[in-house]
Amino acid sequence: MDKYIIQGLNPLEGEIKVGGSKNAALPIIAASLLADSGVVLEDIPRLRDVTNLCSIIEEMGAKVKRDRNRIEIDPTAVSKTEADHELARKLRASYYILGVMLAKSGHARTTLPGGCNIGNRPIDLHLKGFRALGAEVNLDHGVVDVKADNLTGAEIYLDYPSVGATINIMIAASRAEGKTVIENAAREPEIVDLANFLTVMGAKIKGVGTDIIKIEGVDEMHGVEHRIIPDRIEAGTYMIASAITAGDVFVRNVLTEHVKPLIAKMHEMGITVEEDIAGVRVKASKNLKSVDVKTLPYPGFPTDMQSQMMALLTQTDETSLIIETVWENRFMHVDELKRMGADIKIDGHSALIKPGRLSGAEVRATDLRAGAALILAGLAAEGQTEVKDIYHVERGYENIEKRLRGVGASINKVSE
Ligand SMILES: CC(=O)N[C@H]1[C@@H](OP(=O)(O)OP(=O)(O)OC[C@H]2O[C@@H](n3ccc(=O)[nH]c3=O)[C@H](O)[C@@H]2O)O[C@H](CO)[C@@H](O)[C@@H]1O
Ligand SMILES: C=C(OP(=O)(O)O)C(=O)O
Repeated sequence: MDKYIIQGLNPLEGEIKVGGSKNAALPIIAASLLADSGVVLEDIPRLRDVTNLCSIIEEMGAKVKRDRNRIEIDPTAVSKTEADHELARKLRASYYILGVMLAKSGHARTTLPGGCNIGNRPIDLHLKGFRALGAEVNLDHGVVDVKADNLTGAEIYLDYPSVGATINIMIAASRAEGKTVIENAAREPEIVDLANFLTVMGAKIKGVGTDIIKIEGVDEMHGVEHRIIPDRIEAGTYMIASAITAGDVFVRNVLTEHVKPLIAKMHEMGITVEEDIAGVRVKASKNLKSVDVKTLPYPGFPTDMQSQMMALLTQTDETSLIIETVWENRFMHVDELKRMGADIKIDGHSALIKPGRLSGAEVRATDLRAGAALILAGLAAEGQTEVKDIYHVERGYENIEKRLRGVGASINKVSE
């Protein structure tokens, strides 16, 4: 088992380049199966989730060629409509196979997906969408089976703007007969990137980025080349790495529009954030003001930045409050941060963070962003921090230790 060893208190300086977005790359890789010829994807991050999804589609018959951050997918020989259950359990995004294969072949089957253990993660809204499009849906002993002779456009209202449900329904509807309207749709940038990709392939989609998406089904989709958008959560994590060490780091390859909620909070905290066409420069002193944060669907403050923000809020002048509204079990990093000396109290969906010095300790990444928060805390702690169970971190960050070392952090990956 690998772990990270971090020696804290080095102010970070220099430049870090952010890679392509995990949560945009995954649905786009899955949706490539809809093309009638080859697809080329650039800026695909080299992550465990990507490797597992590629293995799933290869096992279904796709030919996949990976060369660094480029992937070529030839979906013409895809014959299976079922995703390998062992692999599908390793990531959340395996459930996009449902929408894709339902649209392509009228049948799809997979086990309930994996992903971070951050709360109850039902897929009822995905299934409601498939049913509305005319599919027969069976969920039995954790295995989902969806089938339809024909998919027909429908009006679908989502009770919550779910990212995954919006994506799955948008993909299925892109090949349905007639028009589909998704109301209360999620507005995340990753959904916009997927819609742009599908549109170049031949889909007819309007309204992405708003809460009403309209899709006119088409019969054919062709192979295209597409570059994945930069990862806004990876960018935010490195922005916090600079701030938490009172550093001065230029984070390159950031669409600043996508990190506005974090930039706004950083301004409130007294951190200097200079926005540039190529990225953001984050420069901080040791005197940070406390702030309150509430996670919300985009364009609100992202839940995927909550744990990293909590690490930063341990280093302010007064008590801060975080309210987590998206996932009911996303405070698992709190006990680990406490091992490092943090003073945090949880009350239901709220966490009260009192400022104080952090000191190095042995901690465990309980999920992907929890792991990122512990690395950040380690950078600000006195002494040595060991972060274990880093396979969670590797689901979402490509070479995080190398990137942080490049700006002066003392962090090494070692095998236990
Ligand atoms: C692979 C990927 O892109 N993962 C992201 C995606 O997860 P994911 O797509 O799973 O998250 P959703 O937006 O679907 O979930 C948000 C909320 O909706 C609820 N819900 C969801 C679906 C459903 O059918 N029924 C239901 O009740 C969930 O329990 C949760 O409370 O968006 C989350 C919210 O920004 C992020 O934290 C994840 O990093
Ligand atoms: C929760 C996350 O991922 P997943 O939905 O893949 O578990 C995340 O990226 O923070």
